Amino acid sequence: MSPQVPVVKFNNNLKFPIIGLGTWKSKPDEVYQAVKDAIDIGYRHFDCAYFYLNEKEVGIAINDKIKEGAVKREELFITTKLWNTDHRKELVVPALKRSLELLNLEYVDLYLVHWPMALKEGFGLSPKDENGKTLFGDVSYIDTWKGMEDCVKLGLAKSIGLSNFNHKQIQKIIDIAEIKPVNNQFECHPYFNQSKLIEFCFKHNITVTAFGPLGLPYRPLRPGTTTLLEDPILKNVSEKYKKSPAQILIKYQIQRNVVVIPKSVTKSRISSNIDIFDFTISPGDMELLNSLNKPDGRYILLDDYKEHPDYPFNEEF
Ligand SMILES: NC(=O)C1=CN([C@@H]2O[C@H](COP(=O)(O)OP(=O)(O)OC[C@H]3O[C@@H](n4cnc5c(N)ncnc54)[C@H](OP(=O)(O)O)[C@@H]3O)[C@@H](O)[C@H]2O)C=CC1
Ligand SMILES: O=C1CO[C@H](CO)[C@@H](O)[C@@H]1O
Repeated sequence: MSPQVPVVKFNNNLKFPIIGLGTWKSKPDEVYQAVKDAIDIGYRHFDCAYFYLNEKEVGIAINDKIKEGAVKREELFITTKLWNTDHRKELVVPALKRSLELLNLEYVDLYLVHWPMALKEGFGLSPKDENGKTLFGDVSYIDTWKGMEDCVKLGLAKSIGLSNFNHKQIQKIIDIAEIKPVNNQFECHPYFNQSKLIEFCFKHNITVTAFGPLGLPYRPLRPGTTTLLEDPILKNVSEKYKKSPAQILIKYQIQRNVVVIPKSVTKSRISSNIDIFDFTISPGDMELLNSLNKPDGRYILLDDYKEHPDYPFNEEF
């Protein structure tokens, strides 16, 4: 039976299922089956991006399931993201239309600015000079936000938000927004628990989505470290609740009222990752998980962008 997934409410009253399926690194042939399996299992929220180069296959899977009568469009919550080379205000609506065409949908539920940093337009997704240096753009994210607002006005996005913005950048958007951001998506797991940024977002009525909630286990390991999934303290908590380490990490976010988007293309994991509504982590064990936080716990650092004037990670949060 499909689990009943709780929802988080946006400041515009849209309901956001608290768990969704991530799709970064899901190969096009794998993601088609993964999305169909996820819908059968009970997922209603899918996290996509133009940058992931698999929106087309996600869209085919969604539309096949709708045609089959397994689910209705209005029961689904689809997020996608504006890539950094499309930050100029005039490019935002066309970029969303391109994603919608790939997804074969009339609207998305949430459209996010993927990063605050613009890249030079017209030279592919990762523009570089002849020495391999990333080519930055000079569009301010304030201008980009005006294009995002146009997406809502045209009915192409039900809501709009941010990703990888620090608190000062969020504040700048809040200060000029006609349509306020409803969400900020950023890296978040017990090794980098982001408590200050979460507190800031909640104070401003902005929901939070945790990416990399399993600690991005595919990343190259730093010498002398293990993956978060293999952390001995997490393993103890997992044994105590008779739930897998991944299930503990997902429930940890949900208990903080943080939306969580674990990625998997493995049916058994897609299923177990949402089988988390039959237990509660005690306040003491939530604290224990919080205590795993490390100053260098962030893994998605985007080294190539460090000299960009809008690089978000020079601020504490
Ligand atoms: N806004 C942004 O800038 C970013 C957004 N994201 C979004 O967040 C999503 C999630 O983050 P992501 O980087 O994928 O990392 P995750 O922390 O979700 O880890 C995904 C990895 O964990 C494996 N996995 C899944 N379930 C389990 C399990 N139960 N036990 C053990 N291993 C498991 C997956 O393998 P397998 O698939 O083989 O099962 C995959 O290799 C992305 O897919 C994307 O949608 C991610 C990065 C940046
Ligand atoms: O979602 C994402 C996946 O990873 C990329 C890094 O290579 C990021 O740019 C992006 O945020």
